[in-house]
Amino acid sequence: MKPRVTADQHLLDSQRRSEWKQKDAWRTLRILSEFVDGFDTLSDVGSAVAVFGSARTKQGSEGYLLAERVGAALAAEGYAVITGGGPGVMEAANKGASEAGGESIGLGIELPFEQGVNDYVDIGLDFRYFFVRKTMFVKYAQAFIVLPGGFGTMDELFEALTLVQTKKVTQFPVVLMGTEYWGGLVDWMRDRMLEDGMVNAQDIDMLLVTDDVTEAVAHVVKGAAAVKDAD
Ligand SMILES: CC(C)=CCNc1ncnc2c1ncn2[C@@H]1O[C@H](COP(=O)(O)O)[C@@H](O)[C@H]1O
Repeated sequence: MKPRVTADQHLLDSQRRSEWKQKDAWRTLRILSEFVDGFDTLSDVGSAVAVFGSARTKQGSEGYLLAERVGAALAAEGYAVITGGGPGVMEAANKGASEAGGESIGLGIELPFEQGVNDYVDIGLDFRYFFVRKTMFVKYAQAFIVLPGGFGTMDELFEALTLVQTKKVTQFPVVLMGTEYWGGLVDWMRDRMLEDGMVNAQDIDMLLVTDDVTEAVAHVVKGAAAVKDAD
């Protein structure tokens, strides 16, 4: 199948200058409508946690089962689970949440190869623009739980860390699940980023790195309680 040209690709194309004048201004209406749809659909969702991780994690693998357990544990605590709606870790977290009777939400993204949201999404939205979709994750989730993943996962993780660091969001727990996978990155942050003065110790301390689903969810619940106390 030939890859489809996506809306994001058109918008970000730096070659076709002629389109900038004629088409980009109108594209803003489409972008606006994505915000409206997202706000409209998600404004009724209760407390929610976003679960991120690789789109390539195989069904039935250790990582998949871990994400299912995370989804189920969040549902048991009354949290809606928001994912990127795709396969792998996203599907597993949606499955865990949905099968445990929780609210299972998938914010899908238009990609060059057609895919649609996974089968375990109960409330689904499909976005054309990554940046609109990312706003929804941060706005409607009270915390991020991040499982092993690649570039997409890193993007979501570092966006959250930047928003917390710059105080654009406050009291936003970020949990890294998988000490083996994340250990090297966190060590590098301490040994290199921190040593070279690129971040503060508090910036790194905001991360909880664990293998324990119960601890991950307890951390999220504690973060939510802190927000309530501050209100
Ligand atoms: C098999 C494959 C590549 C499917 C792509 N299908 C996808 N569907 C939805 N969200 C995605 C997809 N790929 C990446 N993402 C986004 O990026 C993250 C995963 O990227 P990665 O696999 O770690 O880098 C997810 O949390 C999700 O928000």
